[in-house]
Amino acid sequence: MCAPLKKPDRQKLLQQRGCVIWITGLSGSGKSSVACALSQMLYQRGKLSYILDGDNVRHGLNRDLSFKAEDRVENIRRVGEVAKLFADSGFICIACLISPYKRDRAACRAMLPTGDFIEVFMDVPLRVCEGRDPKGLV
Ligand SMILES: Nc1ncnc2c1ncn2[C@@H]1O[C@H](COP(=O)(O)OS(=O)(=O)O)[C@@H](OP(=O)(O)O)[C@H]1O
Ligand SMILES: Nc1ncnc2c1ncn2[C@@H]1O[C@H](COP(=O)(O)OP(=O)(O)O)[C@@H](O)[C@H]1O
Repeated sequence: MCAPLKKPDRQKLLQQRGCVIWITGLSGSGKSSVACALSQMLYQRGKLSYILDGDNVRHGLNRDLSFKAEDRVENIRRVGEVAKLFADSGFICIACLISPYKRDRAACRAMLPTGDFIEVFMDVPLRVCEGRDPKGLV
C-alpha cells in the first residue's frame, strides 16, 4: 500500500510554506510589477513561486470568459481553485487579478487553511492608473 504524500512532506522537501499571495487592484495599479519583483526576490532566497496573472490566464484556462460581472466571478473562482492546488503542492502562488468583488476574494481565502491566503491591495488612485493605462483601456 502506497502512503500518499501530503502537503507537510512537500513543504519539508522544499523548505518553504505553500501559500497564496493574492494581489488585487485596478488595471495599471502595478499588480504584475509587484508580482514579478516578489517572485524574483523569493527565487534569490531559494523559494519557489509561480505567478497566476489574470492577463495571462485569460488567454488560456479562462479564455471563454468576458469582463461581465458573472464571468469575473467565475474567473476568480477558477483561479482560486488553481491557486489552492499550487499552495497544496508547496509552492508560493502569487495571483494578480483585478478581482473587484470582496465576496469572491473571501471565497478564495476560505478554500485555504487559516493564514495561507495573504491579500495585498494595490491602493493606487484611479487617476494614477488612468494616467499609466499601458493597455489603452481608458
Ligand atoms: N474591460 C476590461 N476590464 C478590465 N480588464 C480588461 C478589460 N479588457 C481587457 N482587460 C485586461 O484584462 C486584465 C484583467 O483581467 P482580470 O482577470 O484580472 O480581471 S478580473 O479579476 O476578472 O476583473 C487587465 O490586466 P491588468 O491591466 O494587468 O489588470 C487588462 O489588461
Ligand atoms: N510603482 C510604480 N510607479 C510607476 N509606474 C509603475 C509602478 N508600478 C508599475 N508601473 C507601471 O505601470 C504600468 C502598469 O503596471 P502593471 O504592473 O502592469 O499593473 P497591473 O498588473 O496592475 O495592470 C506599467 O507600465 C508599469 O511599468
